[in-house]
Amino acid sequence: MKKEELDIILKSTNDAVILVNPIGRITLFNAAAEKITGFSEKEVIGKLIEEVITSTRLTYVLKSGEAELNQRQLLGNTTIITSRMPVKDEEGRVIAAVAIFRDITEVIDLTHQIYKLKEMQSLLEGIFHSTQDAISVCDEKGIGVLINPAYTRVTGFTEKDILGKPVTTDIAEGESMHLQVLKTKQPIKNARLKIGPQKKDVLVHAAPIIVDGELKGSVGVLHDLSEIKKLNDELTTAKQIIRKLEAKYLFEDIIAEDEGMLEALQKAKQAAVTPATVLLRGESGTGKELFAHAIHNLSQRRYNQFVRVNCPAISESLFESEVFGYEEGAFTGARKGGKRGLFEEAHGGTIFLDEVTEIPISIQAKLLRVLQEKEVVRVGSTKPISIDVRVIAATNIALEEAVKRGKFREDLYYRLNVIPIEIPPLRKRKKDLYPLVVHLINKYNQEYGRKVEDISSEALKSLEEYDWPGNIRELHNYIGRTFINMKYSEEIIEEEHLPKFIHRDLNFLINKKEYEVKEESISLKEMVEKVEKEYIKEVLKKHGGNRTIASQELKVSLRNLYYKIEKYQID
Ligand SMILES: Nc1ncnc2c1ncn2[C@@H]1O[C@H](COP(=O)(O)OP(=O)(O)OP(=O)(O)O)[C@@H](O)[C@H]1O
Repeated sequence: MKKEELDIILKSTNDAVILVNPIGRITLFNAAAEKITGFSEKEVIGKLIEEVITSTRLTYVLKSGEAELNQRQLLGNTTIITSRMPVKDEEGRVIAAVAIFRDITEVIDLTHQIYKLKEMQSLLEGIFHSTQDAISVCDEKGIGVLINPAYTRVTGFTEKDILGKPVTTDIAEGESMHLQVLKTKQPIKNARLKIGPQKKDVLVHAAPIIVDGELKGSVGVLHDLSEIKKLNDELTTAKQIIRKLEAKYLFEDIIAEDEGMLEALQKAKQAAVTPATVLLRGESGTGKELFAHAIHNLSQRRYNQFVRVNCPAISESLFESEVFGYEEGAFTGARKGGKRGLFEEAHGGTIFLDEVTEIPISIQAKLLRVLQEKEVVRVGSTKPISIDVRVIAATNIALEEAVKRGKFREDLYYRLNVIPIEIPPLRKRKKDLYPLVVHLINKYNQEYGRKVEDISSEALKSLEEYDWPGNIRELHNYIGRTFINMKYSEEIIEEEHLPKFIHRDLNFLINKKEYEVKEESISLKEMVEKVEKEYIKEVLKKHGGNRTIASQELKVSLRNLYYKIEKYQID
């Protein structure tokens, strides 16, 4: 090797090289040695090696003639890895020694960086392979270099079809976004293309890959529009189902043959298409909620919310904040950010105020204001919020009576009584009894997998003789209990299957062992509460859980009954 060639190697290598003559004077000191030691070549040439590097063992190599390879050593603050070798003449005499070393921290740094890069590569590969978005990458010449499994799923093209081929290969209709990106070096968003043999509709984002300012290629992400459409359709269906769950009945679901009932239906249908407030009047279980659903579902508001407010179920202290909402910090325990009230929830739709007479008198003025001004003011706020809500109210007691007793504001009564619809009780529409029984037979057949076909005329006559204070709801429960009395093979409801109309009595309590006087003492209050709980449970059971009828039978206010149910934790 010529001296010039050797010089070039020594200058350009990252390894430090120091050469000493037989007496230990430095004869060669390359650029890398300058960098690691901090000395310049000029300063050290001709000097003894010990004067420059105190800890060197190069003089020992000169003496021993033996090499020391890959030794770790501290040079100032730098850890180096060094090899020292003797240079011998043909007769084996040591004529020089050379030390070759490098900064080990650089090696560690490099290893660490390689590790980090590998980690990043695995992470990116993981994302690339698992994402549902189709990704394709091309080089700077517009040749495909990378696709992921989602790309194959969406387009139908495999690596064989794409890699090494021009990026236009996959396009059925439209221009290649990759080529545009390569031309302009600018990203593109939301371009529509048709891809693959099936001309799949896709949405494309593409961006240039630039490394150290140099264009290296383009990466494209494709979203399958048919999938987005499918998800959208599913969402719409789900919304429709939810709406149906909220207001599931239509006028077609209301069974009616009786003239009074048909008249009520006609009036409700006419009212449905207007924005007017409707007041549904009728005893408990006559179908007021059914009417409210049907009115909502025939109105222009049918695609918006139907919100039922079960007025007696909301305690007086919570009523205002539940119905009108509240601002953050309105009271202790108020939710952060406040809360929308039920009126706001119903915006654009219908609010159904069930058992409207149970609205606490203290709240009625505020409700009146909401109905008049069409705006709500949340608790703890002064800012009115406009609302567009159709109101349907229902009552099972004569509102006029409640007004007379001072329980209901007269002005609110007039506000609600715009279109009153009277739903007759079942005892006054016996004509409906048979079609209702047939409807319920079909319903229970489906629910219990039975094959009951009809009711005998004698059995029907018995039902007609009864007054049905709980109306259709009571009939509903009654037919359910009738089914239990029938053998699986029996197809006609006969008189013998009909359950006794329950008498209110206390036998069920007296027979219970629990009420016997026992050894341990129990206070009268505790015993009275026990009996009270049992009796309430029994009456509720009798009326299929209907609290309104149960409260009438128990002769307590509905609100009081709600309180006791809560107190005794009755399901
Ligand atoms: N005409 C009808 N046709 C079919 N089912 C009916 C009819 N009327 C009522 N029902 C059924 O009877 C039950 C009670 O009806 P709904 O809850 O609408 O009565 P309500 O008058 O609102 O009672 P409450 O005043 O106790 O709230 C429901 O299961 C309903 O589906």
